[in-house]
Amino acid sequence: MRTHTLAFIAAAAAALLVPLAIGNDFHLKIIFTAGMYYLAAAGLNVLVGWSGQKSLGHAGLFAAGAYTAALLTAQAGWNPWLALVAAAVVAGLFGVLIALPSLRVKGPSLAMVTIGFGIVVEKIVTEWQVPFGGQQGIYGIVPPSIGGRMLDMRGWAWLVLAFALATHLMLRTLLGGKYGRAFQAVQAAEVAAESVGIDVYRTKVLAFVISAVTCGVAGALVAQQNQYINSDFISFNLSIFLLLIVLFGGPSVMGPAVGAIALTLLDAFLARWPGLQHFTYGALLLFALYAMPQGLAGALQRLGRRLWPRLHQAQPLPVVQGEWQPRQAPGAEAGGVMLSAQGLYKAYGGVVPTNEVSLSLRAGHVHALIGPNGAGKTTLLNILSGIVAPDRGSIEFAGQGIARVRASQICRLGIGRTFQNLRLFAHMSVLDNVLAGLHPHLRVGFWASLLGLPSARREERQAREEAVRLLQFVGMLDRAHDEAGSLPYGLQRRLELARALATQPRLLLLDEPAAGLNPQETQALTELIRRIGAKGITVLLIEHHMDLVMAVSDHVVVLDYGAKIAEGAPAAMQRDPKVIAAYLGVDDEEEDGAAATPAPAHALA
Ligand SMILES: Nc1ncnc2c1ncn2[C@@H]1O[C@H](COP(=O)(O)OP(=O)(O)OP(=O)(O)O)[C@@H](O)[C@H]1O
Repeated sequence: MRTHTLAFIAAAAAALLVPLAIGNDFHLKIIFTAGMYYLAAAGLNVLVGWSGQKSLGHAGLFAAGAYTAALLTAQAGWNPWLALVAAAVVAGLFGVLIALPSLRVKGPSLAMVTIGFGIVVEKIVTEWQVPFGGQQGIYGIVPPSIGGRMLDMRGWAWLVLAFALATHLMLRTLLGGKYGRAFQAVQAAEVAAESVGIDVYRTKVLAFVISAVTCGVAGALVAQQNQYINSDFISFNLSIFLLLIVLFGGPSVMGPAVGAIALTLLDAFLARWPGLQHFTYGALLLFALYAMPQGLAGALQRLGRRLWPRLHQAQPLPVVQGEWQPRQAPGAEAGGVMLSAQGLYKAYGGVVPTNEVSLSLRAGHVHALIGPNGAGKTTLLNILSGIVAPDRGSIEFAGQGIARVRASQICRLGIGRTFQNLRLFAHMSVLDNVLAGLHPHLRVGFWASLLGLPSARREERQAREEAVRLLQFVGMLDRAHDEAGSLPYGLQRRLELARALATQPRLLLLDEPAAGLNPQETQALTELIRRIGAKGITVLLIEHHMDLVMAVSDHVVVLDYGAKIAEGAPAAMQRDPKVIAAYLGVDDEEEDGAAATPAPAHALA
């Protein structure tokens, strides 16, 4: 049995037994408060710890839940359980609202926007007599009852613990699958996430909504338990405190639980010395950020791993039969035109890295894109993969115009890519990086993943098998559980290639795959590209290593100053005077001379 399962059973047993053993309402209230903080922080952790979106305005979402439950029960006469559901829905809608700025701004700017949201909500509920009751707040909130009986403090402790355990189980399942990997990928490298078919916008919105729903439910429970709510509950301090729980607990699934328990106990302890509270929280925040980047839960996990290494072994890899095979049909008959670009143009101010470029890529061929530094090769690749939108021109791929289609959508259509400057999901394992590449082919939906339905478990099992096959294909299976960022450079490059292959591309774009590799690694890469080509995958690679270009490519396109200056068979390109002139920096007048005495082939190397 895995450690987490054991820990969960122990926590569930404690959750049942502890309120039984406690007769004192004050202590039961502490349990209620810890459970409520856990609920709010568990969703916030998905947003902050997993997706990397900082929010300092979650008190506003707490308020959305609390006031919805308050207004619906005290003024509209709703059933309290239904009001609780409505609170989750309304908070979720507010989550969508505050997610919108995250699609445009990041980091500190996003934090400022969320602070603004929190303050606006606080002001509204303080100032508006109707319907929020101004500073007096709302009385007469109806709490839920079970079997016609009102809950006493022990009942509330049990109720909130039941919510907390259910939330924990669901989030654990969700974060262990494709959604968890998508959140982490967005945090690690948004452009790379898009390039493997993850819709960054939707992923961010989902993270905001999850955090809003759990925060809203926490707010509603507080309002119903107190049977009263006013703006004192909705202060900026609450937003800070929730963030502190997440940062102090750490980003693991257990983090918010550890953080909520530790900080609720500390809060209760420090209640006698209110002056000390803020000072202590500030110090704790600094301590957590500097000394425990993985939070208290991370530190405890490290300790557990050292004390009981056998309990912390990674899930064994599935045993698979057969070699990895591409799933996608070629998309065009071998030798037929797979991608056709016409008149592509892109300018950055006065710099024109893509100047009226047209090109055709043939199915099943390996194409090379060469040219001197700054010729516009990467920009062209970015345009073809949807990372950069051209100012004008058209691209047709598999019968569809893709010139202004988003990168994630282009990936789903069958174009995969790697990056010149590596963009791995550095803190994820090698296996998870490849699984992230499989994202566009995992069909299971949000609810099936959240509830851990058999369809989700089956698909995850199949995805792991596919990832193992792919790691075998690129010769990295022995590294499956290593952190991607800890691999030697050559293996990181190969992992990026494996991640791109996982998206099942019909066309694979490789941006300088041999950059930084030693001769042995370059030789191994040459071999790998040949094997990829032999599987019928069309390749377009940018490369400065001419030996590699000559060894693998069927067709070479040459760019200089953003324009296509030549294309043809590799050997012909090596002899082409215009190409030689571009590489040697020969100006127009000298070009004729260069044509008379072609440079030797190695001049392009
Ligand atoms: N986002 C941008 N903003 C401004 N200029 C840019 C941008 N992207 C590329 N450029 C400019 O466009 C030109 C072509 O860049 P690009 O990276 O496409 O060339 P490259 O052929 O891939 O070069 P290298 O071989 O050095 O990687 C360069 O002068 C570069 O500075």
